[in-house]
Amino acid sequence: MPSATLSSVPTLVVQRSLFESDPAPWELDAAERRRVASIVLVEGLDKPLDYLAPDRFADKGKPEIYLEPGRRVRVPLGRGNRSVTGYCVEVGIKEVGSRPLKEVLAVVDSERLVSAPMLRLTRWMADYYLCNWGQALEAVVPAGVRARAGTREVLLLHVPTAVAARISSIDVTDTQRRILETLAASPKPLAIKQLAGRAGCTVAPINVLRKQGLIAEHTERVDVGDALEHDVARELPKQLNPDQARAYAAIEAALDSGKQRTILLHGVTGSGKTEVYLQAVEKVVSFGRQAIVLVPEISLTPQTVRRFAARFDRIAVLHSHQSDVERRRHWRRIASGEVQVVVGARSAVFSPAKNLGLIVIDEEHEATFKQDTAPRYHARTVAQRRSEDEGVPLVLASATPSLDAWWETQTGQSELVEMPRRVANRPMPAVRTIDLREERDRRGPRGAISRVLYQGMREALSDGGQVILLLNRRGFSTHVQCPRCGFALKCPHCDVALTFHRADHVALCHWCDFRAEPPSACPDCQNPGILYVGVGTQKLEDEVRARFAEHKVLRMDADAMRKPGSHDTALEAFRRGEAQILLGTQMIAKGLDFPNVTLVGVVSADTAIHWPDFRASEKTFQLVTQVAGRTGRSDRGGRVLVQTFDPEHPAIAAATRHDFARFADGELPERKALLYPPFGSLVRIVARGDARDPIEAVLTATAERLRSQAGESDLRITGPGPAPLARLRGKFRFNLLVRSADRDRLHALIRDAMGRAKLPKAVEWIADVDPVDML
Ligand SMILES: Nc1ncnc2c1ncn2[C@@H]1O[C@H](COP(=O)(O)OP(=O)(O)OP(=O)(O)O)[C@@H](O)[C@H]1O
Ligand SMILES: [Zn+2]
Repeated sequence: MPSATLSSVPTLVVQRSLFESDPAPWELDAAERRRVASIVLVEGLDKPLDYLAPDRFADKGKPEIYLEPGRRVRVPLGRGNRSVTGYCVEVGIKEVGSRPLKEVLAVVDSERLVSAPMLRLTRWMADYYLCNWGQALEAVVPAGVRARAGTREVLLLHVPTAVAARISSIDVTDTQRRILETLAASPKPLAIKQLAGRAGCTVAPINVLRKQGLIAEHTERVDVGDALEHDVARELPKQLNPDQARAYAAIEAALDSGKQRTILLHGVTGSGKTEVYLQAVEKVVSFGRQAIVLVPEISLTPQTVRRFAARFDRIAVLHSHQSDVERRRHWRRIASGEVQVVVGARSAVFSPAKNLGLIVIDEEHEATFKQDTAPRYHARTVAQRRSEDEGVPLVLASATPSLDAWWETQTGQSELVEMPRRVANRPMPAVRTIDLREERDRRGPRGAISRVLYQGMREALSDGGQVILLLNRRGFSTHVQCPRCGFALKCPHCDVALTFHRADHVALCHWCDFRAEPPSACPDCQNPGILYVGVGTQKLEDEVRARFAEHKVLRMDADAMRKPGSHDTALEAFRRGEAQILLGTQMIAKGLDFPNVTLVGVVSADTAIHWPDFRASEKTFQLVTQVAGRTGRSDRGGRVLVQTFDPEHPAIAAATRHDFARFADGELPERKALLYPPFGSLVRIVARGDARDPIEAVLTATAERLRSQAGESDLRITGPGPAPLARLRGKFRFNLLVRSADRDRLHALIRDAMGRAKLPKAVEWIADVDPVDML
């Protein structure tokens, strides 16, 4: 009887009401009706705690200390009454028993930070993502807003009324009298420096007056003002082509319906998806409502922002490379209702738009929409929930939709709109694979660029075109290895090979940043011929520079793009034709629209294919299709050359035909057989610690508990076993994969099993719901 077992477990109640338990009879006797605030602590307990809300916090006339849901408070906790911060989630008159409640100490925020819809959303997130409500609340309000970045406390002075009435008769120096007269004449309180300036004196005599009590003072928080200007030329909406018009009509119908609907805009690369949703946003704005547009962090370059700024008067931008001050400024403008469109990365899904009309997620398949620290939310899932809660449409756009979003269109949960053609009837670029197995057998001098690719580059460049080369591996070599004894240089803290970076002359761990001096001979057998094997972007750059000496080359990867703004600088230089060859990691593969690129070369299509990740094929398909889509975007045409050891691989074969449906049709049955998403929900539990045995033991016990609780349900459990990245930053890692077609039940079972486990001190663990990172 699985359901009986389930409901008997108190922690499994998914929708908890805040005041769920009726008071016990003996408490009712002494019951009294009092104002009670429910407080969710930022750290620790998940359950809201009740505190008495003193009357001084109930006065709407004192907005700075008015206690309402969505503001933070300080409350005493535990025996020692340690003062801790929490979020007020409800205030109401409530029967309190004889058990004395503690009082709220202070109201931290002078305004509401979390709106009622956001309180509901965070409560849902805590249930769905198996995290604490406090963690979810903290994710919704940017740190800069919580810390009031960009504001400062200023000391303001005024003359008390009693003093002002008799300034001429007070016994002070002439300077002091002038100070008092100046201050009394000012309609607003003044800061010390302002007053000194106006009275033409130093601060010393002012301070004397303060001491004497002839000048009164108080502090206030003020904004450090700076204006955000997007000085760009206005752009008019484009005339939509028939495919675009159809797509727009579908979104318009959803907007007009006034109901929640999810639309997947699946359009091939270069089909003009952006124009469609820009016009939909224009419509929303024309009703006086707000839109949120989420884009992957990587494409949040000034270029994207300018595109929005050219179409809308008042936009706000939110992403992780902003300072706290900037983020807070944008956030407050959104909250004030002044902003029409919010453009932002993942966390912009929490924008405090009051009158939301539409949410758009561009490149919805991108992994950056998943947060990899608690709460481990996916912006698409959260956006779906928010759009349901607020009754607004959600538009997902991609040339390579996630199978998750795709499957929802196949099961009728969302609507599919296809844009199968490029704008201006441009053909899709022809893609040809280059079989590296044949190349390897035939090749003379070794290098990363095959003869065919080299020829292709030559032709494109001599015709005045530009070339994009993709290699999704940064660094110089991928490992440092001794050909004689097989020794490979590994990170002492992680289970991975070190990557040689020539510019800094270090062997670097890409996971923990461990750095070592690269050895000149094998540390094991002293062979001086140690090799730097495998090609990273740096080695590729060397090869390209050597073989195309007369052309300018730009490299874009995490190492080359460390400085803020370097991304945009590089792309603009390439756009202006200052370089002919752009090479880099996946950051050059997506969203770029350069008409002059007539050749895309994929140096290795296989970098992700053998990853221990059930999405390895999907990621490979997406990457190759997306980068292939960067060419043929003008009348100059374009083609794609893909180097691979496995040209028949279904992901690569489908990508060479720009054929998403074919890829999905091949991949979905495999997912179904193994109950992986989108057919099953997946939770990955990762445990880590200094020793293997206790980690494994905890996961084994958890797996057993899950099995016994699951009864006859379809729960499937893989593991526990070492995680693919079995050691990271010195810690051993094990994981357990649990999946089921019944999501709510899966989450409830895991919440329960983890809640009951006795975790040894030396073991830490997390539950990753709908994981994207499987390493
Ligand atoms: N109706 C139109 N008429 C003329 N040009 C258009 C039209 N719609 C879009 N374009 C142009 O076509 C190009 C491609 O559009 P856009 O970048 O929106 O495509 P996309 O579908 O988002 O592509 P990708 O998925 O590859 O990023 C852009 O330069 C855009 O300005
Ligand atoms: Zn490491």
